[in-house]
Amino acid sequence: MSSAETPTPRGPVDSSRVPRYAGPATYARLPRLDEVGGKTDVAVVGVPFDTGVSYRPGARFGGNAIREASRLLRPYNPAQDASPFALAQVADAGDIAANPFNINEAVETIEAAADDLLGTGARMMTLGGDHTIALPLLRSVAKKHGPVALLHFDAHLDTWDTYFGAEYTHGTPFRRAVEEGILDTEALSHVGTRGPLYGKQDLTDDEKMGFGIVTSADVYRRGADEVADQLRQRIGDRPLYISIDIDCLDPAHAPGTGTPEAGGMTSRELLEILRGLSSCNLVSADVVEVAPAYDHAEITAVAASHTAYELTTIMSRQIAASREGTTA
Ligand SMILES: N=C(N)NCCCC(=O)O
Ligand SMILES: [Zn+2]
Ligand SMILES: [Zn+2]
Repeated sequence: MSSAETPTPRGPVDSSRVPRYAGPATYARLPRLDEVGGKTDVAVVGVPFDTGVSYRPGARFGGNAIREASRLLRPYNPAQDASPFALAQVADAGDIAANPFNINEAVETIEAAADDLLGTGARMMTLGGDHTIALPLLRSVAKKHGPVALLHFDAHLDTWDTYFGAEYTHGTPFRRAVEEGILDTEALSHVGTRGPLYGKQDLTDDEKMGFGIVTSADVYRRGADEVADQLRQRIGDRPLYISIDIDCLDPAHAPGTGTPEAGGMTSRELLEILRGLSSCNLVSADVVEVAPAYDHAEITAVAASHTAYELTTIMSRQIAASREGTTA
């Protein structure tokens, strides 16, 4: 579609007319999907599901906490020199209703809902929920794009096998994804990894699956720019999925999460790495594991809302560039 035929995206509620704190929260005060005719370039969608957690529960409330904390986001992103909600239509698609008492059924429901959204041509910016939800999201993305590159920000590997016999949990999505052949094993990276493991074998298994690791300490020592350069080279122009467990951040920057680990990245480091990936072909992304019951002063939810903002900006830039036939 040429730019002349592209309708002007409907943006957020104008905060010079309606105070930011008024009205029900959508992500960044964007229109709901039904307010833009059921079709959007980027769909922000909540998945209030946390039956897959191994420690503190509560991430089922993460999506709405992120929406509340996103009221203060403004329309121009200077760090990426872009107005994400003007370059492309971004809308809040509401929540996927998943069965909290049956993980297998929930995983199927999430995959089917993602199929529907991606089938409309939208990219997904998903707000979790616990990390279990990354598996059905990746399945759906891979149906559309084939095996995708994965950039996984997390304190944890999430490539463990089972918990209490359960295959679908927040500690296992990426092992399942590798087993299912839905990831491009030439381009898999964890970023922000740290903390105690069950044994050294965890790392051996993870490496065999094809993952490279940039630890939290590596980010501190080498700096965000160098890390982003390295990741960009590994990813190239492959279709990319970014999954961000908010516990990649230090508990000082993200206390509101279920399995906190000391010694994490700062929110500045995370945002800077993402900005360094603005030219990547980001097909969809998630931000998961925000558990507001353990949060204070919306520290975690604000960090997550800004994280989703950078991800949305990358997608909007891509969409606008491909519409114009240029590169982002
Ligand atoms: N995905 C998150 N947040 N945590 C996974 C931790 C699993 C474990 O403690 O074995
Ligand atoms: Zn984690
Ligand atoms: Zn995780």
